[in-house]
Amino acid sequence: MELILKYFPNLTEDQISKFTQLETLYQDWNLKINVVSRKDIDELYLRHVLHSLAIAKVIDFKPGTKLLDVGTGGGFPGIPLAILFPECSFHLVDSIAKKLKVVDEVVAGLELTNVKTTHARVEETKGNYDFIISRAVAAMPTFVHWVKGKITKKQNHELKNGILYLKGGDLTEELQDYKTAAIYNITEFYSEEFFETKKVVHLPIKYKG
Ligand SMILES: C[S@@+](CC[C@H](N)C(=O)[O-])C[C@H]1O[C@@H](n2cnc3c(N)ncnc32)[C@H](O)[C@@H]1O
Repeated sequence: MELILKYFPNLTEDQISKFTQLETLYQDWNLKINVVSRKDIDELYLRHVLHSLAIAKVIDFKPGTKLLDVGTGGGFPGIPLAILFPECSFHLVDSIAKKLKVVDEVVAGLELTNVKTTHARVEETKGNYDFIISRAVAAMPTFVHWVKGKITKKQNHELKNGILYLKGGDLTEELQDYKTAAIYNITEFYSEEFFETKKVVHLPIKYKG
């Protein structure tokens, strides 16, 4: 929890309580349904919570913002961001039911009223969102194909609605068709070695490609 407060020092008591409870909830559920690897559960705050929250260092979502987390798995990046932005709404989608079972239990345990989940392939869902968030689901061209019809055309002020994707490694080739993509090294925000190769890609809706 200290790790989260190091980078997000202005959390409310309620947010601190939810981030604290998160660890116990995941540890308990992970014993029953393995959604997070053993190593990752031991470093939940670093590898999952803080990593997910890097998106918040790129965009400070305004109240009322609608977000879709594609391929949320055990709830990342959606759950940590839903705690940080209680006035935004989050739709978490995954094609594997047992992972969403854990997410549903965590959402209920934390009383996160701003989160809903759907068990489906994202291509089969309908809806419009200001931002699509994701980590480790598909290469960018496939991902864009899946979600571009779901991003609301109305620009959210200066925030540049679009995709916010947590990615690692060299993205030059993968992003060559997306000239408007902004790539942020997470080491700009956090000093932990774990983030050395990790990035947030912001692809606004008005991209070419
Ligand atoms: C490597 S896991 C990442 C999970 C989570 N985002 C994280 O970073 O911890 C990829 C997830 O994407 C889901 N997924 C892959 N393709 C999908 C699709 N077309 N629609 C919905 N979920 C999908 C898988 O079921 C899996 O849970």
